[in-house]
Amino acid sequence: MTDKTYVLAIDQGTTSSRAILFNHDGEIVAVDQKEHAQILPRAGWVEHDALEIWRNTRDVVAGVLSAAEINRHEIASVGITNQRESVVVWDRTTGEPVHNVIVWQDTRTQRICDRLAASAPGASAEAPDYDRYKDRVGLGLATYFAGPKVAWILENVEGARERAEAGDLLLGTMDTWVLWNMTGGVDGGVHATDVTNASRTMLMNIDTLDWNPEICADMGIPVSMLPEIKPSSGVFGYGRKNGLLVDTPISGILGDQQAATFGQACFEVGQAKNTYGTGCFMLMNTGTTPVRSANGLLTTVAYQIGDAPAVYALEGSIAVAGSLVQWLRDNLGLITESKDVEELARSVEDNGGAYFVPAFSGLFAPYWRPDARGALVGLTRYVNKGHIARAVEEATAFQTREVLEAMNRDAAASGSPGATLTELKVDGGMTRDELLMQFQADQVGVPVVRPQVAETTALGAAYAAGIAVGFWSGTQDVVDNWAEGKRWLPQMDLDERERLFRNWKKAVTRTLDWVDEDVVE
Ligand SMILES: Nc1ncnc2c1ncn2[C@@H]1O[C@H](COP(=O)(O)OP(=O)(O)O)[C@@H](O)[C@H]1O
Ligand SMILES: O=P(O)(O)OC[C@H](O)CO
Repeated sequence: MTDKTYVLAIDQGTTSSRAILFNHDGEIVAVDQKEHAQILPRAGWVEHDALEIWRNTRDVVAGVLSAAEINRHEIASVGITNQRESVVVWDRTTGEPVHNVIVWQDTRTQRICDRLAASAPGASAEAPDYDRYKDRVGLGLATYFAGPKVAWILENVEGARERAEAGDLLLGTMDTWVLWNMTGGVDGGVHATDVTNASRTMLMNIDTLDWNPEICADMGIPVSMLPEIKPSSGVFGYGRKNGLLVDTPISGILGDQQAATFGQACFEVGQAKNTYGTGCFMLMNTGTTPVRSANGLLTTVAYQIGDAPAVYALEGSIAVAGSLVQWLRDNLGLITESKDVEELARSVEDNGGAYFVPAFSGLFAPYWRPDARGALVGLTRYVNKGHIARAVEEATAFQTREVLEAMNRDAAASGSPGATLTELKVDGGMTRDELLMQFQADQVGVPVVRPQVAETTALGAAYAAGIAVGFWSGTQDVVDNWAEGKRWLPQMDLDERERLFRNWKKAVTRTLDWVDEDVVE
């Protein structure tokens, strides 16, 4: 135990950066948040300005300290959590990015993935092997992951490959970018990442937790660009001179979905959470051995505390969830705020036969179909905007059910003790939508449980950082502080539940094989 009062979490998310101050009971004391621009240069491309993200991070740290009227002396440590897979490449001597951040949703690397799949041993363009690295890294080749995004930058930004080979460039996921800047940037910034973020690059061996030089070579990525891989909970570095957090330890880093898993206290094998944010991500703790999925899920690192063995998870990643609500708001103008979707959906009894498959970036888990594109099907003259709002909400619940069923199948096959989920812990912005949560319980057929502190992502990063410096004694504190907020029980008639799900599956088939050849470059 230290004499400090708070732990600070920085949550560098897809749409905004937040700083949240927690007390010893894991309660929120103050929050500051700032959105950054979504740069969409062409269909399928999504970028962020890394310098804007760093500016916003500094601003929200200043904002939260000012809101709480405290200074760094009261902060035991800082945890960082982040949108995963999004990656930036920058010059180590100037700190200038050579290109915007390429965001996890961006699909420009499809051709690079196709090329790597076609050149796998024994494969060809006609018989590509998208799983060529799966045994080593736990992931199939997909535009989602960071490695191919770095390959794209090195292949497309003039002079980048030469500068990378000369050792002048560094790469990092957003945790690494924030950490490097917070710890001094060009003046000795720490270039490191944690095992959870590294497990999303396709470049880290999932068993040894080391970078894999052969895969780096296949993608043309010099190993000199890579950050050091460290445990999630442990000291990474200290706040830079002249910064507001000078000398404050930065002692926790977790990718945001892993942080939510930690904050939801999923420390036992078989425990799982589902986070409903921009996308939707379900992670199930599978213990200290990685479990390979036969059902379209990812094998990923859940967390590693100090020198203890890493704990793994199976993950079902859904690319579009809350962002479909935003699309309804921003692209169709059917609502003015995200929260209005619930009222609009409640204006009708049911979906009126409409199903919305939001395959905006292709379909992620459990399908992994880059050739899919979004579809709104089942339309008749009867369908109105209320039905469309319902179809938007139901899309997230149906996708979650598909992922959960895949997870149960994988867990059962692995002989894991928690083979079938008996309840689903949920969090994230979209869980404020009670209609969705009820429909979710109806679809998965088990209780859906939301904790009192819904900011589990930031909380998880705070816990990882606090445990490393003795502010909390260990994961039991996380378990003790976790408290149930609200529970939804399945109510729907079984036949109706299955009828809806069958229609959803049919709707999914209508989105496949849409893109013959993705337009890139
Ligand atoms: N009351 C609500 N009903 C439905 N969706 C909501 C509601 N509030 C927020 N959302 C959606 O949740 C997402 C924001 O959740 P959040 O957890 O902050 O996401 P992220 O961390 O991905 O930025 C947005 O996409 C938004 O559209
Ligand atoms: O920023 P979020 O909450 O949408 O999370 C993004 C995920 O980490 C992408 O894998």
